[in-house]
Amino acid sequence: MMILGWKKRYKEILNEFKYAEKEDKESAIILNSILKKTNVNKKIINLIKGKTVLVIGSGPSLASAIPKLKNYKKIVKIAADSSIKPLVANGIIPDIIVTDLDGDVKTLEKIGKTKCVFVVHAHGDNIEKLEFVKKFKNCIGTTQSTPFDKIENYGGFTDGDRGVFLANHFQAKKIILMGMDFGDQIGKYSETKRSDRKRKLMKLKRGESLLKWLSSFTKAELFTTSKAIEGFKKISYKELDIIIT
Ligand SMILES: Nc1ncnc2c1ncn2[C@@H]1O[C@H](COP(=O)(O)OP(=O)(O)OP(=O)(O)O)[C@@H](O)[C@H]1O
Ligand SMILES: Nc1nc2c(c(=O)[nH]1)N=C(CO)CN2
Ligand SMILES: [Mg+2]
Repeated sequence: MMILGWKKRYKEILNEFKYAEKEDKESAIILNSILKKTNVNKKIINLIKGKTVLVIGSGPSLASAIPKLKNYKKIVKIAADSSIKPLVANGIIPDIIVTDLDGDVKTLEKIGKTKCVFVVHAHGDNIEKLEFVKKFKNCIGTTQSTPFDKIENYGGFTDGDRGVFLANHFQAKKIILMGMDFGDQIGKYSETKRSDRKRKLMKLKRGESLLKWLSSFTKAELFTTSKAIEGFKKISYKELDIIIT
């Protein structure tokens, strides 16, 4: 089942970025054919339902978030794509990774067979990367088009905001953003080529607006330690310590 109102937003994304829905669908069909039937959904429910979860992105505040994250060993961490390289390098293994497979391949390979759950997004521009999911022990697939068979659509666009939509879908009690500084500065850990910067900023804008939309209907309490974002309560790291303990 798709989140109410997603179709309209997806059409806007197709128009803005000139993506072809047909290609998104083709990609999802390929991912579906590679994935095995699993009980990974149950694992995600156990990790998220009724819990406080952190969603970690690659914005500028990721650098200051890393020392804090080292202390939060038991809190569920949902990490977006390119944030996993600095996280893993600092000994922080996320519980869930949301990726369209354009992050650091070596890091993905390193933790592919751990208990980490991979939520892999198939879209028209990553078809040639989908084979990589064979390296993951725990993996589910998503699409931004219509879900079917093993392929889900929880809503969201960029890896980071899809992490928040995932946490909403699986009924997290509290969702706290770290390194999610939507705005006009691309974080240094984000693997964005110079030539892709303009498009990346457009993607971040779209991600931010989707999170504002989510804040209008989610039952989860929303917080951010990153740059202020409408609908999320801005908290300091000190306040985060209190919320988490
Ligand atoms: N200022 C920021 N710079 C970079 N990433 C940010 C920023 N603020 C939030 N994020 C989140 O961090 C996530 C991870 O960054 P990453 O560069 O891996 O993006 P991505 O979604 O994989 O983008 P794409 O696949 O289009 O290149 C983004 O999806 C985004 O939601
Ligand atoms: N077709 C298509 N869809 C996407 C793309 C992309 O590059 N192409 N990038 C995304 C996250 O950054 C999410 N969705
Ligand atoms: Mg990505």
